[in-house]
Amino acid sequence: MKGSNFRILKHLKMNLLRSLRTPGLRGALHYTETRTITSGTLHIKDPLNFWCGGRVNLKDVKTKSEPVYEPATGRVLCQLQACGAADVDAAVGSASAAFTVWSKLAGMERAKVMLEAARLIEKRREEIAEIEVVNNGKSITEARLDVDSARLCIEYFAAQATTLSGQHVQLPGGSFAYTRREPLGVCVGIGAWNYPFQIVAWKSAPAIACGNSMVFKPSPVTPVTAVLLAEIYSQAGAPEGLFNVVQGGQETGSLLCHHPSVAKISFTGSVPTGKKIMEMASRGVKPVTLELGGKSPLIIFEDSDLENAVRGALMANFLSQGQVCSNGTRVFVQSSILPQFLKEVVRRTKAIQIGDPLLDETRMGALVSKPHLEKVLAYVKQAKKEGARVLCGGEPFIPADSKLKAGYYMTPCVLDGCTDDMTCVREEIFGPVMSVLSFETEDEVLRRANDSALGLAAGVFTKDVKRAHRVIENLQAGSCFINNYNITPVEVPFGGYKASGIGRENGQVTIEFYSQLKTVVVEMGDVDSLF
Ligand SMILES: NC(=O)c1ccc[n+]([C@@H]2O[C@H](COP(=O)([O-])OP(=O)(O)OC[C@H]3O[C@@H](n4cnc5c(N)ncnc54)[C@H](O)[C@@H]3O)[C@@H](O)[C@H]2O)c1
Ligand SMILES: C[N+](C)(C)CCCC=O
Repeated sequence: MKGSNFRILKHLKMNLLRSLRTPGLRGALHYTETRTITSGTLHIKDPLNFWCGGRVNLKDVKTKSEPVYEPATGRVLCQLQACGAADVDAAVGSASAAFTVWSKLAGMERAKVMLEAARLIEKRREEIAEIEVVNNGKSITEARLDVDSARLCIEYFAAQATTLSGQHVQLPGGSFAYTRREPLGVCVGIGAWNYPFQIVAWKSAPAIACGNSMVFKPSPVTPVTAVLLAEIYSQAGAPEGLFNVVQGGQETGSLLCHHPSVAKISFTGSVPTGKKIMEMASRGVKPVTLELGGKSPLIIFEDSDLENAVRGALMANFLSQGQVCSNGTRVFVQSSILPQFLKEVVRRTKAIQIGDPLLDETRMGALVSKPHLEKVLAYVKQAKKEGARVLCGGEPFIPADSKLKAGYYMTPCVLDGCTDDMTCVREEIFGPVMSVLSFETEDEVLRRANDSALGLAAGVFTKDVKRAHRVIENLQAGSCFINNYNITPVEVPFGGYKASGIGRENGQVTIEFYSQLKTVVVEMGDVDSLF
């Protein structure tokens, strides 16, 4: 772990330069690499749990296994065995042991391991992205961007690790105080299925940068790529047990939350589960980060650049088959431009290429599971019943390629004539369904946009700079966009207002959610006792 500071600094600089060369979205659309996996061919046999520096076969073979599916084909990809109390205990024990070593390292030493992990991710970019596609169903183009986001996050927090510091405060009589920014201990990460690799990186990078260790539980629907990150950290020189993966669903998650050696819980998932996590954490007075659901507004004023507004609305609704927490699914359009907007948005939505997510030309892959597809289709049916007009999509889709016929596809849907009381406007659908609402004035649209218990994200399209900032100031949301949508650079905080969450991921502020401050008062004179 020792090495000259000069070498580490050079490494940091090289990685910064490399990250600056990362293709943006436009670059990624034309990115092609040698394909190693095709849909319907991957079988995963290796154990998916990881602690004490390696993959672990569960001892209790009686535990019932659950199938994990490939959404593109509907085929079983692997079997998942849930970790029980003894397994969770072993993983937390492994993380506790690593914490004693890792927390004592200098920031530069931690950064070195993290930058090596980032380098390995870049090297394995295509392989990780392909495996993510097979397990999640999203298009390869998006999966590559997710892998890039994971890598950039680790690079960003490697740099943060080198800058962690406290304060020095001068006190009367030559006495002084100082603060130390210290890690919390073993952190638990619990992830959702929509951005499996990105979520595990967004949680582990700030945690380990601050000197914590982590036990991560992915969603049982997408258990595969978190283990790849565990192997990468290990190969990068992390001490055994620094980053561990346990598999399972709510029982395993709840064992982790209640474990007495766990210091913090960082959760990404639905609002109902987030509430349960907070309740469990409260019993041990453990801090939580909660990244929960949304029903975010996107407001398009009549003076917008219409071409950009339409592109923004598509980015706000159809990434990852619409399964994105921050999606702007309530699209408020000023009535004077509604007809042009609808014409263009429908034309472009109909042109979205649905199909094999491992093909470069595909823009929309499969939804994550059959029950989830059915749930989304039921929302479209309900919207029709409540009076919304389906302008396009909202139907099951069967690709021409016969190996994909049992996959979970649907056509992206645009709903017009929506009103604020409709189910499709009030509830998070988490699928490719855009609800369009008409508005007249700024005051009116602000009131309607804020009429939600959720507050994850919001967006506004207008050429009027003053209006843009005024509207954003009055929107109750944590992650806001002006003249774009769903752009989440790792250098800026991401998270929600209201029931959409607590705490932030990414950006400098996240350091505060994975560390604690120790104040040390130093007396330089005599003790002035009152007794
Ligand atoms: N704000 C964000 O950053 C963000 C990002 C992605 C997804 N999400 C949200 O996630 C939701 C979709 O994901 P999901 O369906 O996987 O969510 P979910 O709440 O069903 O599950 C999330 C995770 O929690 C685990 N879990 C479930 N019950 C638990 C319990 N009682 N104790 C401990 N763990 C438990 C699950 O196994 C899974 O790993 C959507 O609402 C979406 O908006 C939010
Ligand atoms: C990178 N996105 C697309 C904004 C997704 C953030 C995580 C939410 O599901």
